[in-house]
Amino acid sequence: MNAVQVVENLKQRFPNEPEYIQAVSQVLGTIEEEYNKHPEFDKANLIERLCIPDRVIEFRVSWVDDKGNVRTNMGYRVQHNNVIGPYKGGLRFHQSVNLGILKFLAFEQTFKNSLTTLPMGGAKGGSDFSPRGKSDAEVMRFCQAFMSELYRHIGADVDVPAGDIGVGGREVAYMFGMYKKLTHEWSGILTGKGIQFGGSLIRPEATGYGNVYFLVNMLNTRGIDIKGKTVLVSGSGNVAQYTIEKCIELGAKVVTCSDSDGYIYDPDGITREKLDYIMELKNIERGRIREYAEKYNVKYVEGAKPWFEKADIALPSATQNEINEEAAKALVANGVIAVSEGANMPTTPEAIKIFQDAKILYSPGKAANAGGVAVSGLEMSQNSERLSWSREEVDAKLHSIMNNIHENCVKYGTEPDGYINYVKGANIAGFLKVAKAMMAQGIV
Ligand SMILES: NC(=O)C1=CN([C@@H]2O[C@H](COP(=O)(O)OP(=O)(O)OC[C@H]3O[C@@H](n4cnc5c(N)ncnc54)[C@H](O)[C@@H]3O)[C@@H](O)[C@H]2O)C=CC1
Ligand SMILES: O=C(O)CCC(=O)C(=O)O
Repeated sequence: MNAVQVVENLKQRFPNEPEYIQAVSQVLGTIEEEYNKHPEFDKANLIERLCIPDRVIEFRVSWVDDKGNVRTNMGYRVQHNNVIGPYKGGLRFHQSVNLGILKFLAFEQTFKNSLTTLPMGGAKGGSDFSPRGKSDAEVMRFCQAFMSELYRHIGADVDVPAGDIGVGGREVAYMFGMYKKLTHEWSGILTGKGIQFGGSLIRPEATGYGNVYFLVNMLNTRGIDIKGKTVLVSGSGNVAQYTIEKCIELGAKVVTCSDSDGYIYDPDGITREKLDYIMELKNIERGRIREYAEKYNVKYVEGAKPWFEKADIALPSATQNEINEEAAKALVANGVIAVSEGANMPTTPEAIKIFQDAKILYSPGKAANAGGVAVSGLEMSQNSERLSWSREEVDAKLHSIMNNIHENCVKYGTEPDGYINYVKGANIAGFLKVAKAMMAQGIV
């Protein structure tokens, strides 16, 4: 396999999907050497079969807004690869959603899910519908309309969606209700469900907590304690909130968080009480982060990202490509020691190179944020056995999965000078399991 050639070929076949090409290119660049140790892979053209999704489902979603206008959005499900288990991955509702973005997310999900050690394939879906500014009734009607098409393509042993940007407990519940109505059966076809109807304890917390567990593992490799460290977080949604919660619990000081309008900088750190306010503001009032700055009289920077503030650790938890080369240079110049990705692909390739050249601890999302989908996998297990596990039980399993992913990154990513290349480690470990399963299952 020649990674550059494969990527060039994909670029020509899918010219308008830059994020997909970026994600593929990042993985192929790091697995090329390992892949070429297995001539049987090339003979089976494994790489093209692994990069191109098994199936893409695209549909129109029609719904009625509160004023009686009939609206349309696009709906998608990218079923990327199911060799190691049913398709699994979130749904994103955001105006920026397009096929290329979902293809990148589904591709990444395949490797991430493989790393969790649980039997889950990779998928992603969503819509260019944005819940922002919509009433609960509009969100409900949209979710019902979306599910009225998606339900034919999913199933507890087929494809199990969950949340992502713009899809939280409210949206999952509306979609679940509609699935039940359409099929006349209760089935664990979504994860991130409410605790009263088959959801798992710790699923809301899992991505943020998991990222901090992974970060602590990385810091341990250099004998550094998270306690007392200053942390930059971006985003203020699900992942950001529970990242902040775990950082506070472990004695770190989080000084920023953000939304798509701007960021706040709180030099005293976000306390438990202030985090409760953020949760209320974002999850219930559905307000803007600017209101935090007004309430606590701290700095708010409109239209900017937090990466130019001084800190020890950065935990991007908003969206893709939110740390560019300039931001990475500023982070390194300000003495950052670790960057761990809560979001999917938040760091551009140029920025990754800057972190790696500076030899700072840097972990890609497919390793660091795998805790969310891992606990989704545990939710599926609990649904199958008709049981619910305690908070402590799920948290202990999450912790152990994150430790295991870290160990695998060290195993496959340690370079001759001792530097751990977590990108390489995660990609090779995730890839090998999927590749071996594909080889075993023949050309299908
Ligand atoms: N929810 C989960 O379990 C998992 C989420 N992720 C990733 O974590 C990231 C955040 O997801 P969630 O917290 O679930 O979503 P969310 O919808 O709860 O929060 C998203 C946050 O990012 C901000 N944001 C979104 N688009 C932005 C943009 N273009 N510029 C600046 N800020 C923007 C929003 O204002 C919000 O604060 C995404 O990259 C998602 O793919 C990864 C693994 C699991
Ligand atoms: O919990 C899940 O199935 C999906 C999580 C997700 O979308 C992700 O890991 O990016």
